[in-house]
Amino acid sequence: MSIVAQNLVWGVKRKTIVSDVSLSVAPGETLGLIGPNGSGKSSLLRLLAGLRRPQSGRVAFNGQDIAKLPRRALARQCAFVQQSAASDTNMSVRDVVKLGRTPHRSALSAWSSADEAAVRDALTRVDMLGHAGQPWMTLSGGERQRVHIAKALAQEPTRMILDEPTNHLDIHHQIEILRLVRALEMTNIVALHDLNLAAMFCDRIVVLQGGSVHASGTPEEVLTEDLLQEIFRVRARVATSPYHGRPQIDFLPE
Ligand SMILES: Nc1ncnc2c1ncn2[C@@H]1O[C@H](COP(=O)(O)OP(=O)(O)OP(=O)(O)O)[C@@H](O)[C@H]1O
Repeated sequence: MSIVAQNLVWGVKRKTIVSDVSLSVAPGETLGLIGPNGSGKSSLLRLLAGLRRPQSGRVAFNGQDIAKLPRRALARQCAFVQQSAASDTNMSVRDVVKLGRTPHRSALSAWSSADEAAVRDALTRVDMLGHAGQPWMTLSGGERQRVHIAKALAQEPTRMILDEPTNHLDIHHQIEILRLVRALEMTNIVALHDLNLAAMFCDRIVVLQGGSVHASGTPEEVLTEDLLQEIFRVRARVATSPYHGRPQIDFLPE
């Protein structure tokens, strides 16, 4: 269930957007990806999920180059939850989540009780079972986000790559979703803007700046006052939380 990226490069025209990025995520680990707006997080996540081919470098799942994996096999191994993904206007919540089962089913196979159980379980985990029959279009932003996470869970992958999954969520659901992601026996890469949540829920953190890895390590190693000043241009104080033992960041007024 490992994810290893070696020397990934991607860009458009003459602009390099992901510049020689290498990282590795051990089985069961949750890696946080942080960095300022435009630092290349979403672009990198798309390469890691196999949705985009790098210009050079490679991504391997358990040592296997994902460029050589058929799309269905890739989808069984890795679910991607993208920022504000859209779904077909006429679909119900249940139908959106059912799409997550596609990589497990052949064109002719009937909808099985295992498929039904996976969809129900996924909706329950994100607290959306009560909305199963509702048209997707009528959901609030946070509810849509949770349904897209349910779709990824219904896919029953061994890896999840999530691009700002807590965007739009109230604080209760932000914490619930990250707790859920962390508790899953999966290998996860999650882009986050909230540094305190990254500190609480990630085993390790990679900091991107200008498309390159600026730092990586445990939250304690990475989230230093100097780094916050240099990369995020904020003055902050970092202490160890007496409640969860992870770094706790206080941002200072100017
Ligand atoms: N297809 C594209 N064509 C041109 N420029 C692009 C393309 N995709 C991304 N970029 C540029 O690459 C840079 C990185 O974008 P990306 O979305 O990966 O950043 P990000 O770190 O996810 O940003 P944010 O935190 O704002 O979501 C940005 O400057 C963006 O404008």
